[in-house]
Amino acid sequence: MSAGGGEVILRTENLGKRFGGFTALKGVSAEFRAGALTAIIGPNGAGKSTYFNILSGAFPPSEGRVLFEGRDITGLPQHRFAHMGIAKSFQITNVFPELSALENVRIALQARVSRYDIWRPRARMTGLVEQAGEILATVGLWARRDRAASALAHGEQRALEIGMALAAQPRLLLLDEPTAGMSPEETRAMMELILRLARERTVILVEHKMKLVMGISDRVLVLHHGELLAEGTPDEIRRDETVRRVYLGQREH
Ligand SMILES: Nc1ncnc2c1ncn2[C@@H]1O[C@H](COP(=O)(O)OP(=O)(O)OP(=O)(O)O)[C@@H](O)[C@H]1O
Repeated sequence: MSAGGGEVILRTENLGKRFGGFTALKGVSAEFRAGALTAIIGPNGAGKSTYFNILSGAFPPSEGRVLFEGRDITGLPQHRFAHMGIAKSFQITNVFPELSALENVRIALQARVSRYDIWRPRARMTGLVEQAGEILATVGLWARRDRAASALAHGEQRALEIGMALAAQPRLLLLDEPTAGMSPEETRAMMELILRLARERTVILVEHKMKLVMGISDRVLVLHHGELLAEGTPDEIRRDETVRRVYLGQREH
């Protein structure tokens, strides 16, 4: 686990989101530290996805601001996020199912460089294959590099999507329910991967299952009814009476 005591890399100020007359998010002010692994948790309908979607630029807030490395990025178009160093998984639509794991990551890398130099010499392309291999090793898919993305197991596909997000060399990696639909073994492998990734970059993840993130996170944010209910270390959150009350009566996660 990283120390989690770095500079503030991302900050939200009084963030709110309304869908028609319904308030999904209200007055959420929070700071995310560089190098830390921060989990956003909360019961069903707490506003986690809404918050995540604003952080990742999927849609703008109704009010408030998002600051990344001190810059106001509120409402910027999503493609600008990757350039600034923010990547999110899972963008499943970016995966080419019939292409191999290696080719998928190579294409993600190419998309990053070709914008600047579409006539890149072949030798440089070889470099991309090497880099793609390194990324696959990082996400635990080196042995599966030649397998078509569609032939990978569910957990492996999600690891591939993370690999593709890493191609942009993000300083901030955003993960939305990374273990959704996974078996216990796949979940364990994904948690280990997230921990490894968090050693080298800032990671923010949204997770429905509270127990899962308590063991790996540096900081935890708890949302409830669209508001920030609590923020702290996993230990502080575990001891927090209000959080306990909110989760009380819910099925154990
Ligand atoms: N596009 C939308 N239009 C209308 N209401 C929405 C929309 N998106 C979300 N909501 C509502 O906003 C509230 C918060 O939803 P959100 O998906 O952010 O919660 P969540 O914490 O991610 O929940 P879950 O754990 O179930 O995914 C919910 O009541 C939801 O019905």
